[in-house]
Amino acid sequence: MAGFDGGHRLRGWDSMAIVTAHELTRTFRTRRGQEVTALDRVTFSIAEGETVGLLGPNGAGKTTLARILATLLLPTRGTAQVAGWDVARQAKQVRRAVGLVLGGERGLYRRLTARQNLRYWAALQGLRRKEADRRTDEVIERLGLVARVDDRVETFSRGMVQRVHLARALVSDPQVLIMDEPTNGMDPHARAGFLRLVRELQGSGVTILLTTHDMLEAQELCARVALVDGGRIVRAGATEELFADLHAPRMVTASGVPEDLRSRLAAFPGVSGIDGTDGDLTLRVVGEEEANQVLLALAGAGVRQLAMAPPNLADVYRTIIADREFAV
Ligand SMILES: Nc1ncnc2c1ncn2[C@@H]1O[C@H](COP(=O)(O)OP(=O)(O)OP(=O)(O)O)[C@@H](O)[C@H]1O
Repeated sequence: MAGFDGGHRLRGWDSMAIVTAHELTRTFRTRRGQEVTALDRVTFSIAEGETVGLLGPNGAGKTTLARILATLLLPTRGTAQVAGWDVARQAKQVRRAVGLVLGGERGLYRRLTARQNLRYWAALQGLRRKEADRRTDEVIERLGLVARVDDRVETFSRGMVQRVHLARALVSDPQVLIMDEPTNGMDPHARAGFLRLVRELQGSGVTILLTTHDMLEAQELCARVALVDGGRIVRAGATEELFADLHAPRMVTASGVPEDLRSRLAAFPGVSGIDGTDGDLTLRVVGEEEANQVLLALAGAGVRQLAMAPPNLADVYRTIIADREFAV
């Protein structure tokens, strides 16, 4: 199993890990000469084929970590490897293994067409002309860019720009995709389309590290998340584990519940609250199995209008990351 710990020791190391970081630290010196620790002894590993979400407030260190893994930035201390290559000493090999997807305008030439951007990138990645053309055509097709591929990127909507970003990352057929807020600023349709593409990629076995502020997106795509704050991983694990550890409830809603069943349900394991009147109930239930038992009891009593909402990663986030809305 790949694993994270609170920050210092390497835990759960195994040969299946495709991304590893050990005590990874990055400091910056500001113009005023102050030292800022953007990443502070971060240790983790990601197993091949996994999608891991990196969550945390502004300035937590997510982009710094993404940039180090993509070799755009050197660590100050500590080490990281991608596909067995060291990000500091074997940057060239790491670059071949990694595709970086940024949000917004960063990293694309707006005056060039999508195809020109992709070919240029393929050449930078060291692909031969024929191979570059073949891969470019392949990703254009795969990402639904055919109709606009010879238009300049500056004429594209945000959603299209993000597709070009993804296409660019995929041209070299990377083992690991690092996505830094890839859906930032996209409208709901563009976002849904983009996430569909990411899910297809997951099906093809690529490993993904995703930074995002969108908890629904993280919940939808990532079986495992790491919460970062002040340059440290403050909590990490499978989302289901976090829900269980933090007693995050599932919400079961039901209509037409007989009164006697309501009082019986109140005593069910995991049931932490029941709201509603006249048989229209909302039950908070902690634990997947416990919620299933509640559903079974309701269905067994002939209740047909039933629904269950999973726990919410946003609640987990708010529990772990302190509110600093008014912090200066
Ligand atoms: N080039 C730099 N020079 C000085 N400080 C920097 C530099 N890059 C990042 N930092 C600082 O490092 C810290 C971490 O920044 P980083 O961009 O990694 O955070 P983030 O989690 O990606 O934030 P956001 O969610 O806003 O993108 C911040 O305090 C930031 O100001």
